[in-house]
Formats: sequence, C-alpha cells, structure tokens
Amino acid sequence: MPIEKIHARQIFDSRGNPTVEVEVTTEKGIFRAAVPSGASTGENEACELRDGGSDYMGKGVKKAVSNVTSKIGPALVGKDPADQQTIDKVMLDLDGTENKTNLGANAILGVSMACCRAGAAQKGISLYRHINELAGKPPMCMPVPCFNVINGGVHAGNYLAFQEFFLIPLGATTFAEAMKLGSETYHNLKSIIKKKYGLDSTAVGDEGGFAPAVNDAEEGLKLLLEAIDQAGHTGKILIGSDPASSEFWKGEEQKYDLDFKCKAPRPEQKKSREEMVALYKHFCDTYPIALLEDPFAEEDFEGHAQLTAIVGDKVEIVGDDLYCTNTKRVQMGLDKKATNAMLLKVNQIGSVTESIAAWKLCKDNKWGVFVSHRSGETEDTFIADLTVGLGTGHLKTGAPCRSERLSKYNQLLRIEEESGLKFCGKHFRQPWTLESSGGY
Ligand SMILES: O=C(O)[C@@H](CO)OP(=O)(O)O
Ligand SMILES: [Mg+2]
Repeated sequence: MPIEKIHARQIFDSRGNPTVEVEVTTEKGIFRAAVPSGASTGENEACELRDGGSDYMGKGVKKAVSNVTSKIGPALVGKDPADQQTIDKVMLDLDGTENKTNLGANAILGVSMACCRAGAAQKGISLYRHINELAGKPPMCMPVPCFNVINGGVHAGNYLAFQEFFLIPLGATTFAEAMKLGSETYHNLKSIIKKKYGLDSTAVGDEGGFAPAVNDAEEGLKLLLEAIDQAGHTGKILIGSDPASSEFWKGEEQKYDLDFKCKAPRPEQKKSREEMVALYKHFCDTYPIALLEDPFAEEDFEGHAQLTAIVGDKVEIVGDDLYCTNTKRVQMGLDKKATNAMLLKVNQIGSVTESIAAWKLCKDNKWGVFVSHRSGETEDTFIADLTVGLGTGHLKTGAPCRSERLSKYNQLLRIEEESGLKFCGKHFRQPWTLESSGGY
C-alpha cells in the first residue's frame, strides 16, 4: 500500500509560533505529524527552516511547507511507508546537505514521523511496536516520566538561571502510579509556592512548571523536597535538573553566570568550570539527584567529563546541546567519556531513522537515552511511542499540566493499558540494565 499523497500546512505550537504539520495518505487512511521547536537550541542542531521577513516575526514556515508539497511529496509518492530507512534516505539525498539546510529539518521530520505512523497502520500494529521493530526489537517497558515542575532559564520570566527541575517518581510500580505521584506533588508545590512567594509566583513557564522568584538553584531543589514531603511521597520521588548551561556560559570570560537574567548580578554567581563541578557535587551529595542534563556548555566536553568521573556511577549525566542527537557528536562524547547518557530530540537531527541510529550508538555503548519534548510543542504524541518502542526507560515532556505536555503522558497511559508492559523505574540508575527488567 504505497504512499498516495503528501500534504503539509502551517499550524501553531504552544508558544504561538508557526510550525509544520504533515499529512501522508495511503489506502489505510490519513496519517498526521506535527514538528516541535526549541528555545534553548544547540549550535549543532539540524536546520529549522524559517521564512524570515516581517510575517510572524520572521518565524513563518511557508518555505518548509512548500518543500514538503512540491519537492518531498513527489519523490515519495508510490514508496512503501513501512520502509522507514528508504523514506528517510530519499529525503536526505534530496536535501543533500549536512544540516538539512536545503529542505529544512522541520519539513523532513514532519514527513518522516507521518510516514512512520502510516507504516504502523500498514502493518496493522501500534506505532510503538512498529518503532520497536525498526529498532531491532529491543526490550520495551513503560518509562519513568520526568516532570519539569520548576521553570527558569530562557523558558521563564523569573531570575533563575537553571532551566528545569524534575520530579522523577522512581518509586512507582506502574506508569499510572507515576502520574499520580507527579500530579499530587505538582499541586502541593503550587500551594507551597503560593504561601512562600505569593500568588503571582504560581504563573507557569513554557513547559508548565512554576516560575517562582527563587534566589538560586538550591532554593529550587529545596522547594521540590518540601513538595514531595508534603504530598507524602518522600522516598518515592528522586529529582533531576537541566540547567541548560550553554545559555549562561560567557565564553569571553570563561565563566558560567548564574545571574545572567538578574538586574543586579552578584559577582560570586559567576563561576569557573571547577566551581561548577563543585556546586554539582554538593547538590548530588546533599539532595536525591538522579539526573543532570547539560550541566556544562555545549563545547565543554572537559567539564562534563570531570563531573561524570565524580558522580557518574550514581547520577545520569545527559548530553543535550552537547550532542544534538547527532551520532558524530555522540561519538566525540564517547571518546572523551563526557557523559553516560544522551538526550534524544527528534527535531535536533530531523528524521526517525537518524534518531534510531543515535539511540543505537548509545545503547551499544551502555549509555542511557533520555527522550525529550521541545519547549515549543504541539498536541503530537510521537515521542510517547518512540520512548516505549526504543525501551529507553525514561522521558521528559514537561509538567503534568498543559495539554501539549499531557498529550504525551496521556498517550503513555493508553499504551500502558493496551500493552501491559512493565514500568522500569527501578532500573533508572547506572548501570543501565533494561534487559533484566523483563520487558516486552
Ligand atoms: O533544553 C531542553 O532540554 C529543552 C526541552 O526541555 O528545551 P528547548 O526545547 O527550549 O531546547
Ligand atoms: Mg536540555
């Protein structure tokens, strides 16, 4: 049942910016996918093609849409949607550039994900099972949802430098229970923030987490512990953070500026790499931290490696901007022992096949893979199925509120109900031994 038609349109993401939506038609129906977009983007991400000019503040995606309808569509009509590798290869060849600057990673990814859905329908199986087959059938399990409940950095209007603080409900026994732990703690956090900082501090950032006027990251960590305690879930929820530190790295001074958003920056908040290593070590020694993502800037492999050497046996150190879901960058990280995990964002690399390749490189080297949404999201739920299909064991897709975040969590509730797969929380820490969890 070959592809009959490929259509695309401009829709809007959760920040109100234009993005690409693609529809692939086969005899089985119409299969749709929408492309997310980041704010704290890595330098090495594949090209997100924007129109420029004055419409939509330059952020229109009409060119990418037209690349789908006028260039990609004609090249893929008649092809088998279940043959993901060929679909993606045709697009990469057509684009012909290293970074997808010709057609746009947003155009290519939209088609790639929509074809993946069409391929699953053609085989008559769920999307996560189709992805699992594309990946060579690794053991599957229900992932630990990492809820980003405090927002800072470039995602929020407070002065907090660190971008994300996660609740990691490892003590749950099912995905549904993990949702309960996350949701109850989120609501307790709201009441604590309201009492301490006032009602206006309960406004939320781009990913649905609160954006209180805390003084520093440590105050954020303490708020999480208080909320976990007040919710009655102490011992069941660990914590994590994505400082997204490329955003506050001052290259000219070789310093990390933790007051980069403050009107009156405090001199002691400008820290060297070594001071940052010491700060993270203090956090890991003092708080139940299971994961740190992008603790150092995107070219600071050395800072990452120093931290991984010290805390990597018990804390997952994840490279996001550092790798951009790109096998070449991941290989650099492997060679330098920079981290012990990679963040997987499908639009950083721009196709399903290349995302699976990055996952495989990590898996073969016993690294964790942490699947992620973008701060600009749509109601598309693709990453929920991707996480289960690859058996990555954890994902982050924001707070347990706002529909563009909940659409993924809700899809995982459906998958858990349909599949009966086990929740793999107990395997969160290194060594990463999903195989022993008795997955699918
Ligand atoms: O840094 C991140 O990990 C992401 C997602 O949380 O943010 P953005 O999409 O803005 O890059
Ligand atoms: Mg990140």
